[in-house]
Amino acid sequence: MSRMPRHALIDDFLPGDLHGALLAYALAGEERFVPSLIAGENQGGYASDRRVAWYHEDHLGPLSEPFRAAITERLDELFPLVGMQPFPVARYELEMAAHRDGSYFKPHIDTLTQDRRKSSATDRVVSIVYYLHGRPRRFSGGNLALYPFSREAPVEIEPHDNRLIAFPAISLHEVRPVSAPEDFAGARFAVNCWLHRARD
Ligand SMILES: O=C(O)CCC(=O)C(=O)O
Ligand SMILES: [Fe+2]
Repeated sequence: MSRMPRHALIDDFLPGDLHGALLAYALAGEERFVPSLIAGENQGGYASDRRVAWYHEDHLGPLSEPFRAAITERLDELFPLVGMQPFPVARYELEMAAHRDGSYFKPHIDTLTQDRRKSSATDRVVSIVYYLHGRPRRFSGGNLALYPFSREAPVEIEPHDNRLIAFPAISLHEVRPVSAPEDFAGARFAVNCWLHRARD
């Protein structure tokens, strides 16, 4: 039996218009991207030993609704692929992230734990990442490594434009270091979407 966490990998996930609108939104927002924090660590300061990345301070802005709708439409397909019993999604937590030259995110899980869990009424259960970048791709590295529940090598997923990956939020994963040109437009962009489940 495979010890790999179940995951979904869907290429060409969004239609061209929504994909284009998301990329344009990311590119136009260069000034709005702020360094990511790992809450609850280092007294809420920058945890650059664990993560270097940026996220858009307005998240997905006006594109939240269409993106959420595109995910909702495919939930019946996504739940079995990640090995989960379907549940009513209590919250779609959305983030637009940019990984630039020198960015990475060391192995971690997305599940809210300890104080972060206490301060949230719902749990992050499924992690979804949707990749986008200008073509041709100008960064290298930045694979998502998804670790098995054993000491075997992780699966490496390339962050191809318009590709979606989904996996249980509890599974260990990592963003490999990114090499990218200096200009923002060459960055590795991704929409993070966490499906939350209400607690009993
Ligand atoms: O960009 C990715 O491939 C994953 C990002 C990630 O793991 C996170 O933001 O928690
Ligand atoms: Fe993550």
